[in-house]
Amino acid sequence: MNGIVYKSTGSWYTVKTESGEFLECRIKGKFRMKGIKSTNPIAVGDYVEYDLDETSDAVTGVITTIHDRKNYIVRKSVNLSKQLHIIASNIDRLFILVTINNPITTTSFIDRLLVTAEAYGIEAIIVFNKVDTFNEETLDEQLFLQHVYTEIGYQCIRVSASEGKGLDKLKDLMRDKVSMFTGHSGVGKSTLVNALEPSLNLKTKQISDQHQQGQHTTTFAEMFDLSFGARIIDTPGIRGFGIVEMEKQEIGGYFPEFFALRDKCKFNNCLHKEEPHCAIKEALDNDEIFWSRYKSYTQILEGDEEHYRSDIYADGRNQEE
Ligand SMILES: Nc1nc2c(ncn2[C@@H]2O[C@H](COP(=O)(O)OP(=O)(O)OP(=O)(O)O)[C@@H](O)[C@H]2O)c(=O)[nH]1
Ligand SMILES: [Zn+2]
Repeated sequence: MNGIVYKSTGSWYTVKTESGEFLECRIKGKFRMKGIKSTNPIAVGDYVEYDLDETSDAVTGVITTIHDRKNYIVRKSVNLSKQLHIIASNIDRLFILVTINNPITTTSFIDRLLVTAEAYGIEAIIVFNKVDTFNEETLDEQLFLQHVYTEIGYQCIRVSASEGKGLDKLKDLMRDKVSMFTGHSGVGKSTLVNALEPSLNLKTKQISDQHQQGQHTTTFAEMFDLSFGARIIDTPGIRGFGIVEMEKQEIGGYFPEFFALRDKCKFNNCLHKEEPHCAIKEALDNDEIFWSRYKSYTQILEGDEEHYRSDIYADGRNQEE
């Protein structure tokens, strides 16, 4: 029998069955995923096969097979074994919430998330929130950013979570898909999800400041069905979108507008830095590539690891398992 994993709490997995019921399952024996050294064999979002567990009094199941993942996001395990922890899998869309001020979302932050999404193979969509607060200046800035990212090929939408504006468009983009939301603290993720589904009340805020100090808190990703035919994966306590290890050579491939020009560079291993006859630098000089994007590219290339991690994880370090 087939099902989808909605929640994982260590040794138990909540599986939604084909008949729409939730079944608590365990796994049998040792699962080994080809090519992945991970601390957890099964993650939220996984498509699995299960049997009913006849040996138990309660109605439970045993997961026997996991189907190939379309993608998955990971974070490093805190023990130094270099193992990865899979946060979630089979994600269709990442919605990146952006505010112009209050808080400021930098292009560098947006670009890092976009690159991460590209590396994971997840479609990213930019959601400009708090449009109700704009004045002339912030509106200009928002429209410029929208222009930048639309040119590159990313879908952009404008919403006001608190006033309920733009939600129909967002729902259309989420329908029949598995979505995740990300963005800085305070951009309005909880407000937006609550506006989409008032009854849901996600626990995105469950960790209070006092618990962040030195306490070992474990939180788990969870998938939710929304009433308009969408699914969302919430990752309380995991502030951000996981990490991805990238070789210098592949980073340019995650900037779609660079990728489109890659064959025009003189050297096929061009890093678009000091090399002669570089199509990306020429495009930059001709204003065909945005400077902010090139700047983000060089930051990622130079491996600003600390900055990268603290950016992506924000204040979530103590919340990792
Ligand atoms: N004016 C305005 N305020 C908003 C809007 N969306 C959210 N806010 C406000 O912004 C603040 C932060 O919103 P949250 O939903 O808590 O933000 P969050 O992204 O979930 O923050 P974290 O839980 O810290 O990650 C709250 O005071 C909201 O009321 C909006 O569209 N317009
Ligand atoms: Zn080049």
